[in-house]
Amino acid sequence: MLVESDGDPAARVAARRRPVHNLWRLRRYLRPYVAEFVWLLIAGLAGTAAGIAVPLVVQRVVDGPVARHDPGWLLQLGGLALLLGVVEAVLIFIRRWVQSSSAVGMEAALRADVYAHLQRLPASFHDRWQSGQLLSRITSDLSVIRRFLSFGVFFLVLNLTTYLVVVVLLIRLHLALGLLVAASTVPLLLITRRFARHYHTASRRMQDQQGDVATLVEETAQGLRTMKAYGRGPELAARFAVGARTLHDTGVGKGRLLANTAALLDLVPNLTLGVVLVAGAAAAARGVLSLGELVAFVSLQLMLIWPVQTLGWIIANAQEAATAADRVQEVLDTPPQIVDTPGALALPRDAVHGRLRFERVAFRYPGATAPVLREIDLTIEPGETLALVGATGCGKSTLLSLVPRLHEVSGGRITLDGHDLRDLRLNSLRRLVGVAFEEPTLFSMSVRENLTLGCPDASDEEVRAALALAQADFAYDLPWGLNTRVGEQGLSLSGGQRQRLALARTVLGRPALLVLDDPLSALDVHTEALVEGALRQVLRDSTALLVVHRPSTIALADRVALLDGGRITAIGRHSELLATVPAYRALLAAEPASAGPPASAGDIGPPPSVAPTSDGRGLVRS
Ligand SMILES: Nc1ncnc2c1ncn2[C@@H]1O[C@H](COP(=O)(O)OP(=O)(O)OP(=O)(O)O)[C@@H](O)[C@H]1O
Repeated sequence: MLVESDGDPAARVAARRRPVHNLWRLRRYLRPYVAEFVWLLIAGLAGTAAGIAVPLVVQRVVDGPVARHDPGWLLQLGGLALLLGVVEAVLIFIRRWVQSSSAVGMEAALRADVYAHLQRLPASFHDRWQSGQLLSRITSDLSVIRRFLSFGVFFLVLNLTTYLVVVVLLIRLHLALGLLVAASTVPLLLITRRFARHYHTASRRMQDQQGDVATLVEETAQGLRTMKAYGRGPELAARFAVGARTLHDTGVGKGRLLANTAALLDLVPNLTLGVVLVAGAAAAARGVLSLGELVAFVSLQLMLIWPVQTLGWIIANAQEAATAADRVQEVLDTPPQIVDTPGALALPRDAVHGRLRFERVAFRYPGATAPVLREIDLTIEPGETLALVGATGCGKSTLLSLVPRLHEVSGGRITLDGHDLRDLRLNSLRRLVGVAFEEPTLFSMSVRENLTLGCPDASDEEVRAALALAQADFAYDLPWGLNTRVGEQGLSLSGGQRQRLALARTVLGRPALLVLDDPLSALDVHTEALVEGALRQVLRDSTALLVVHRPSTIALADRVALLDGGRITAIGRHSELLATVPAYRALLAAEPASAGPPASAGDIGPPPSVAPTSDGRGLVRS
């Protein structure tokens, strides 16, 4: 069942599902370490056995050499007790040494899988999920799971075994007192059951709130400039304080729950110990129990205090791990919807002509009531450049995102040279399509790595050509040239520089199809003219779909399509639309640069005489 939680509390309620089952599902990450785990357990159990043997040796010492005032065996028994102590210490050391490496290995493998899965999930998933929630799942939740799978499970097995063995030994030493100790398990079970129930709810709440705080921090870090510019620091600080306070309160509540339970778990064995001491002393006085047996009984019983005390911690750890597993599985269980179909094709670049066709394409965002795009019929011929214009929010970027299949069409189909895009391999399609988004994202890596993101094998010459084409030669003048590491989102560069680098990245490898979202928006007039000239060259070789806002950029296009109300309402040459489509004229008139209509595209072609055609090639008016 697909359950999604995007940080919205209502969604989280739905997402609370089968935490223990989800934890169990992670057992495969333990598989490579099974042998190690078995050895660990053997070392742990042997260490515990050595520990348990000490009181039994002491019993022999008290009832033998001490009771009989005969030091004959004292040295041997004392030496044996000492040896057992040393063996126990060595085994504990070996266990801890082995434990740390396997634990980290498991966490790393799980983290790699979650990360890889996040990469496969579609844009719509990332639209809905808060990044802080994902961040907390891949960091703190995985650490919690690691702690449990490595330490929690181990101590659970070790402590339960110790408890059972010691109780059996106690019953064998003295039936009535032993049964009394065994009976004290009942209140322990009741206490732990109640604790587990309450702690589970608190853990889930706290882990979700950690995600909320991570989201707040991430948003603040990303929007630092805007926030400072608007003087919104205090408001955001107050919002953060509320989130942090809520997290703090949940943490305190959780801590108190654990403290109360730990106190009760302490009380039960200590009360039992008191009763045993009194009843045992009376039994020893009556001669029913030897002094050595009483000492051994009490020493063994003392060995139960640690496993019982740690029970609260282990259950808390198990609950946290179970909720963490639940949260991680929410991500892992989300199927990547945009995947290769069986038998998907890989088209070689040279075999692609670049005829892009939208056939009655419709698109609706998941969860939205109305479609953003409907009945889009559009054909872009090989080598042609089509500009998409429309009012803000009408769906231009959405339409572009359908080409590299960042979103999947909800109806109709898009074809490239007659192949439905869904029949092409995703990596092949994405190599054929060069995309530049409105917001040029650069990653925290070198300029070269940023440039070759989609084309890792690009040669220095190809990189140089792409940079020249995008008028981005400034990259060579950066302090370490192309090896200069640009900050997160390229913050150390200007908007125009980032846009030009993003453009160079897009044209690198000469993609068959170019999909550009307002490629000249962040450029000054001088650079715009240079980039426009360069773009004109690139566009000559590729089929291109451009979103443009400014009439000056429309000059790059052979034809223009007007998107209105989710439909293509007019398509044709700029001059034709300008002369015949009032909505187009009005739209351009609203643009700041509309005073001077472009010379090239605007002045070409006759007035509207082109009749509408079914394939969208002619002039279509609504
Ligand atoms: N991830 C999303 N989930 C849900 N709705 C979205 C999402 N992205 C965009 N929308 C909605 O889809 C509509 C079209 O958005 P889109 O970004 O495609 O418009 P646009 O024409 O490119 O706008 P602009 O010119 O301002 O860039 C808008 O109403 C927007 O609110």
